[in-house]
Amino acid sequence: MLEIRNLHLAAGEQVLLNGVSTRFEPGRVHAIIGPNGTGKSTLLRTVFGENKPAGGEVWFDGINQASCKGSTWRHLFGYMPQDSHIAADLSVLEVVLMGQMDRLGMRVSDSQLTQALQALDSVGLLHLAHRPIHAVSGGQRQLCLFAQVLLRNPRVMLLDEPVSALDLKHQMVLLEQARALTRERGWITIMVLHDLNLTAQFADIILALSGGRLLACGSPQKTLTPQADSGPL
Ligand SMILES: Nc1ncnc2c1ncn2[C@@H]1O[C@H](COP(=O)(O)OP(=O)(O)OP(=O)(O)O)[C@@H](O)[C@H]1O
Repeated sequence: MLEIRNLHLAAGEQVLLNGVSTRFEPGRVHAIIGPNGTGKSTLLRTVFGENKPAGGEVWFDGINQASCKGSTWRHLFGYMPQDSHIAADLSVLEVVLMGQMDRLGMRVSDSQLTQALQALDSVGLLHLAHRPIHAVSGGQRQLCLFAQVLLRNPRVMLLDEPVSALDLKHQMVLLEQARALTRERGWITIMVLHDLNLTAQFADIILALSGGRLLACGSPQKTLTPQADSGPL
């Protein structure tokens, strides 16, 4: 179980997170929704440990983030940021293997290589494994970063707008795979989505953020009401 308690974060005068508390359950897909600039990415980064909260706590299975070594904490996660810089001279396969950077020795083992190729195959990119990352499309790069997250076999998957560059077919491929692995392996998945139809289809729990506050949290039936549709979401 991942739990955030009364998280506060500010940048100068601007309040980014304002007393956010909730629990994230294993085996469930949680979607964070809300308008632009409302703190969704900030929340993911704070859970991952990239932002240090001004107040509040993040716990995973009895471990307090604040008293855990950063590298040990991050080991729990597969984090796919909204924008990520990738060194242009790496191949698609090397980018996927970078997901194992903290676990790779001097040499990539046969089993690591096999798993990386399987992860690429599962997102339909095996045929591009040896192509330089700068020579694939934006959508293919997004799928490659998702494969990188899968290779980590994380306890918690944090996906920030993971389908923003994908066509409809690949949106479904990625989200179906994320949901299946979350269920099968008991991962905790937290993703930021803007499309409310996809959110209703794939999320078990929806968290609606506005102005750094958690406005609503619950099943799609409970949170995606006509009132919410016309409100600040
Ligand atoms: N490092 C920072 N310093 C100052 N302000 C920041 C910083 N990072 C984010 N912000 C501000 O915090 C607010 C929340 O940003 P955040 O990226 O979390 O929003 P979001 O809900 O993910 O938005 P979007 O849907 O556009 O991706 C925004 O107003 C943004 O300008």
